[in-house]
Amino acid sequence: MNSTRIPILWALAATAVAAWAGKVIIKLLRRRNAFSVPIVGADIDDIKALKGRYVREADVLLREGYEKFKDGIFQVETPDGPRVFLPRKLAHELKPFNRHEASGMKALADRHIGQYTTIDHESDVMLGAIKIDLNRNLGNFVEDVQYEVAHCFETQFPSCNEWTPIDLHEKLLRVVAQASACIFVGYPMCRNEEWLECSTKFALDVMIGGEKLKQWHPWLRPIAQYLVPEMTRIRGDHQRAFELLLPELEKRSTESHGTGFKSRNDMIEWMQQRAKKLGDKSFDSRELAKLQMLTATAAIHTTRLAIIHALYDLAARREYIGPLRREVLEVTKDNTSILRKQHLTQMRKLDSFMKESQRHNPPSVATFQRKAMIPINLSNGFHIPAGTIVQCNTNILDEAPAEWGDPNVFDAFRFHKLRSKPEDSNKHQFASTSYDSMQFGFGNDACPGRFFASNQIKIILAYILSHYDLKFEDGVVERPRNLMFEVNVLADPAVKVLILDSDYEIRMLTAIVTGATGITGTAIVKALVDTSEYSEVYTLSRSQKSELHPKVKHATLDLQQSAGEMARSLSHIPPVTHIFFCAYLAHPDEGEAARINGTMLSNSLTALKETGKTVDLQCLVLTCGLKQPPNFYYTQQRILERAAEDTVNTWSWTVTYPQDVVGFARGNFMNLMSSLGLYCAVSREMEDSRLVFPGNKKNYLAFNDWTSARYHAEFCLWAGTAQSAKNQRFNVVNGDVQSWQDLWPRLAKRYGCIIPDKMFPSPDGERKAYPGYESGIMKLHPRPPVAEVESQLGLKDEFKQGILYNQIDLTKWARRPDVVKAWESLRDRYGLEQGVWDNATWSFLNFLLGREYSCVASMSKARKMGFNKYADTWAEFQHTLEELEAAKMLPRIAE
Ligand code: HEM
Repeated sequence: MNSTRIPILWALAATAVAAWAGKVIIKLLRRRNAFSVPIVGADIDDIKALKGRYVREADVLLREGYEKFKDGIFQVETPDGPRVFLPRKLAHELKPFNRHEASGMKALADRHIGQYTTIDHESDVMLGAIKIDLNRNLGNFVEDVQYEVAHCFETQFPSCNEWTPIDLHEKLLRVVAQASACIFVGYPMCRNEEWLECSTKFALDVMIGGEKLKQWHPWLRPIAQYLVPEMTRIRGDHQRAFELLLPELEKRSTESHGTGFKSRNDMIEWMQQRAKKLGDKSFDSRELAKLQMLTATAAIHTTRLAIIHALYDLAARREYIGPLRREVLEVTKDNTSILRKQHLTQMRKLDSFMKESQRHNPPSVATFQRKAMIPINLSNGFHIPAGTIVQCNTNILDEAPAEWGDPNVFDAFRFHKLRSKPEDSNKHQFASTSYDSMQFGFGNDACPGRFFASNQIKIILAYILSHYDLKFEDGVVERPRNLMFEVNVLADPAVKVLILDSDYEIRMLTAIVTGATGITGTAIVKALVDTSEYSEVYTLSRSQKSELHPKVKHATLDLQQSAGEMARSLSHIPPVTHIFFCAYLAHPDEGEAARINGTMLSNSLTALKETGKTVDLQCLVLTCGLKQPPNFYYTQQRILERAAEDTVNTWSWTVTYPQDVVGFARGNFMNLMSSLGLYCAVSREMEDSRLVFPGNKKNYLAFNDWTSARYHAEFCLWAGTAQSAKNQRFNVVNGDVQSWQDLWPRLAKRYGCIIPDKMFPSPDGERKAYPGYESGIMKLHPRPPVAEVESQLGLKDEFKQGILYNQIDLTKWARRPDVVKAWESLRDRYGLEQGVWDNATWSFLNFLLGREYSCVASMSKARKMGFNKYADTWAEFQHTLEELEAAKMLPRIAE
């Protein structure tokens, strides 16, 4: 036998024996560590597979554990041995223990073998600097951070004139690192490339190095640490951090002895001062460098990840971009877009969005972990020996309180809504921790950097929202699934997000259209779909049209249900910027029509509001239906004889109407009745502040009775987007425009409201205000239609003013040949005097304007001429008003 073979064989044999012995020891160790609680996946014998599952899908395993054992304790096989998971409720029992009895930091250090990766370093200097100094100074840094963020985007991001893929992971690492460094080490260190690299790589070296070293048996780790490149780099990182920091510290030291010394008020200074205060003799420049590395490790990657998750959620639900962007612009509008500390608290929707994003994508599914430093006995008899790490199963969404609504859906403004109760206005914030919100941990050792993180994230997201549009690369249709590494939740880095420079314009309007299958609704949906400003249109109706445009999403909704029933059908619809209410029911009894329609409107507004659809509402457009009763009602009911009979004396059968008007209801007041009902209902909603419009300036209401579907739709679009709608608190665009078209030329003159050139002077004498649409404008009399009942309704002063926009220039219109012809035909056929119609319309207008009206004469004249119904209508009209006045219950009848 060759003599060299003998040692090889011996070596092989020795290795085999060592491997066997290792296995036995590991088994013994595992047995020693095993706990007398059930094991999740105990039915699977393959321990290796179980450990693999823990690494790749701890979330699924913990969910299984929850479903199987609910409030019980269970354990999971992990590559580090069995781990005990407590139900969330036991967090209450661990909460009172202080950090020397149950330590979160020690648990984290153990997990990343901190004795080697250097993170097993609990420092009162660092904790004090974060918990006390950083948090105390948070408000002072908003502008500095914002400035640094802007600098970073300007220098690190490409110009994106077209959709450009961005590596969010890489870019945001830089942004967060630089923005944090401006508080941790101040300027100019925060822009020092080497410092930034060192402070960001250190955390990765710790994590990756720790994992690699864990592959080695604990006994071999003291030696193996020199074989793992990241472990070598960790030592290098510390040295480099120290070298980079030294000149800065020396500069500061020199300055502090000179005249005109100015405090830097940053983490370096706070740590130095704390060390002095605590009399910490071991604190020197090396220790400071180490603590800076540790702080950066705790801060940067966690914050970056939260932003990436939020951006993934935003790219997956782009309908939220508009609302959030508008909020940013709204809070900063008086301040040339510069964020101040109060703005961060004012951005409640953004805060809510961040919290909801974090609820679905927490940093870890077990955020409350503690290493027992002393033996601890739990109330259920479970004994935690000293040295054991326990953690809570903190991400079971179903455990959310009932008032949070459906816990499994992504409801971006869930917390915004919850905060709308005055008593809860300071609760449910991104940085709040509670038993129901443990994403930042729980108790005394909950993340002390969360307030800082909240500010950083808001500033960065606000910057992105006001400068970019974003979306996923083609083919990614929904939010990408997160990746798991053990209990840590990671955003999939393979997914590309594309960004596009936004021109600061508020784009992407979204709309809900009720009654979308009706004539008006269909026309409006079509017009919205064709308008590039609108990105999504949600149609609500009892039935669905067969062909839908990709922009259109349908929800089956019966508007005659109660608000509560409707709310259930609305859950999947996001908040919208516009609501076009086009669902009306005709009824031969006008009072009934007013009540039904008022109730439908009121109930659906309540449902929309209570499900959060109105939190971003810019505009509510009420379109008062087409032909209302009685003839339209009968036509709809296919009682055509009755319809014919009812309309025999009206214009509809006799006059060729201009444009595509196909009929005309008997009395001009018919739609007015509905309008009034709706007006009252909405006024009440506004009065009760139940209908929330943002910014308090965009309350807007348009009534229109235009009887042509096409123009109706165009009008409504105009009403929703007109500049006037953006500036006015309350507009009335009324109303029976058809009758305006049918007015006599002299009415326009007599009314004296058309002074376009004076109102909107332009060099060529043409009106410029709203080309193509209305061309007359007048300020309403301070007594609008509901003047008579306004006190009973409790109408607020700001809603008493209004502007009446006319879609047509009456004078021009009256001169049109088709109108003149229509009038002549009517006059010849019925021998009508101009005065009858004139006075009738005049009285309507007078009423609208709240002026004294003297319609009696014209009523009697009308009656004399056989227009009895007309007078009845008037009586009914007054009667209904009285009812409205008395009832005040108008919108609630159906409930
Ligand atoms: C979105 C960003 C952040 C997330 C998600 C996050 C999350 C957490 C979590 C879950 C804990 C454990 C708490 C517990 O066990 O009760 C923690 C602890 C900690 N975090 Fe954060 N953190 C973030 C940002 C920061 C920042 C910016 C800093 C520093 C400025 C920081 C410093 C710390 C420290 C020092 C601890 C240990 C506290 C202790 O044991 O007393 N964190 N963090």
